[in-house]
Amino acid sequence: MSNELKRGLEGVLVAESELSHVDGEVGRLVYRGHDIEELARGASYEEVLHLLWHGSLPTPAELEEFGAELAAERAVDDEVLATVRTLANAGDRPMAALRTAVSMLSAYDGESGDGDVLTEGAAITAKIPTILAAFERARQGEDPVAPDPELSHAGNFLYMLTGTEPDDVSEETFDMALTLHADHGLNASTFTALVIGSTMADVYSSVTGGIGALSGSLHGGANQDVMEMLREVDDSGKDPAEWAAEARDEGRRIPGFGHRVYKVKDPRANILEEKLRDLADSSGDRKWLEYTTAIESYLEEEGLVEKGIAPNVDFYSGSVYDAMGIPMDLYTPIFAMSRVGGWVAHVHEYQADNRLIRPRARYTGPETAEFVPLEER
Ligand SMILES: CC(=O)SCCNC(=O)CCNC(=O)[C@H](O)C(C)(C)COP(=O)(O)OP(=O)(O)OC[C@H]1O[C@@H](n2cnc3c(N)ncnc32)[C@H](O)[C@@H]1OP(=O)(O)O
Ligand SMILES: O=C([O-])CC(=O)C(=O)O
Repeated sequence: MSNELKRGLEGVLVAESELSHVDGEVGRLVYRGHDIEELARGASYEEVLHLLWHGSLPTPAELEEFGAELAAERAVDDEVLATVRTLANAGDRPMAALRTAVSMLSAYDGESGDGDVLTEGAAITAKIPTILAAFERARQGEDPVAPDPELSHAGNFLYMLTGTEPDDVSEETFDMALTLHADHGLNASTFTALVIGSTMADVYSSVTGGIGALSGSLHGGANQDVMEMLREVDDSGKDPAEWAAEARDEGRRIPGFGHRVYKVKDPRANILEEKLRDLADSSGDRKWLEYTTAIESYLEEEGLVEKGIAPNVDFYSGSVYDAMGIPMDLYTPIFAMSRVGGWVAHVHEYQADNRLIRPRARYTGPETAEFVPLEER
C-alpha cells in the first residue's frame, strides 16, 4: 500500500469513465467524445442527457420518446411542494430547500421508485425544475405554475418560474447553460455522489449529497459569489481593475478564477462569455460584461492566467442568468438542475462494476493515551 499523501486527492485516479473528459492543459471538454462547443451550440439538454445516460445522441424518434418520458415525471407531490413553500417562507436559501426537497422525494416516488438508477434519476431530474420554480414563486407570494409537458426542459423551467412562455433567445440561452454544466469528470459533487452510490445507497441519497457538495464556494457556489463580487465592485464606485488589485492586496481569492484541472481558460467560460456579449449587444446593457472582462484582463496582466489561474465556468454564467432576469441565489440551484444529469450518469456507470470507495487517512494522533474516568478529569 502506497503511503504517499495526496491532499485533496489531486491527480488520483479512482475510476474509469466513458462519460466526460477534461483536458486541463489545452482547455478541452468532451462528453463521450463530443466537444462541448458542438453540444452547446447544436444539442438540447435532453439530447445531452440521452448521450450521458444511454450512450449515444438520440435519433429524432428516440428524442421524442425520451423527452416525453422526462416531461411525464415533472409533477411534484403536494406534500413536497408544501415543504418547499414552508422553506421559501423561512428564508432565502433555495439550495438548502432543493437539497431537502430532493431528499423528501424518495418518500413520494410512486412508480418511479423501482430502485433503478436511470428511472429514479430521470424522475429526480424532471422534478428539480418544478421544485425550484415553486420555491421562487412561493417567496414572491405566488402559487406554483403547473409544468407544461409540451415545453422543453429549459423552456418549461422558465415558464414555471415566470408564468409566461419564454422567447426563443431565453430558452436557447438557458438550454445551452444546462448543457454546459451537465458533466465534468470527477468534480467534487460528482465524486460525492459516487462515494454515496458506491455503498449501494439509492440515487436520491447520491443526488442529495451532490447538491450539498455543489453548494460550497469552492465549487458551484462560486457562480453566485461572482455576481456578489460584481455588485460589490459596482457599489464601491471603483474601476473594476482597481477593485481587483485591492482585493488581491487583501489576499482575497477572486471567485470564478482557478481550477483544479484547467491550467488555461475553461472552454465553458469562453462559450458563456460569447453568449454574454450577444446578450449585451442586443440589450445595450454592457455593465457586467465590462466589469468581468476588465477583471479578467487585469488578472491576466498580473500573471495569474499564466500561472494557471484562469476564468472557470462560474465566471460568466451569473452575468448571463442576470441578463435573463434570474435572481442571484438561484444560480447555484440551476447548476444543480443541470449537474444532476452527470451525477446520475456517473452513479449508473460506477455501480455497473461497483467497488466500495473507502480511502484512508494517515493517522497523526498519539500512539497511546491514558484513559482517565470522567469523574477524575
Ligand atoms: C464549477 C467549479 O467548481 S469551478 C471552481 C469554482 N470555484 C471558484 O471559482 C472559487 C475560486 N477558486 C478557488 O478557490 C480555487 O482555484 C479552486 C478551489 C477552484 C481550485 O483549488 P486548488 O486546485 O485546490 O488550488 P489551490 O487552492 O491549492 O490554489 C493554488 C494557488 O492558486 C491560488 N489561487 C487559486 N484560485 C485563486 C483565485 N480564485 N484567486 C486568487 N488566487 C487563487 C491560491 O491562492 C494558491 O496560491 P499559492 O500556491 O500561492 O498559495
Ligand atoms: O471539475 C471541477 O473540479 C469543477 C468544475 O468545473 C465542474 O464541476 O464543472
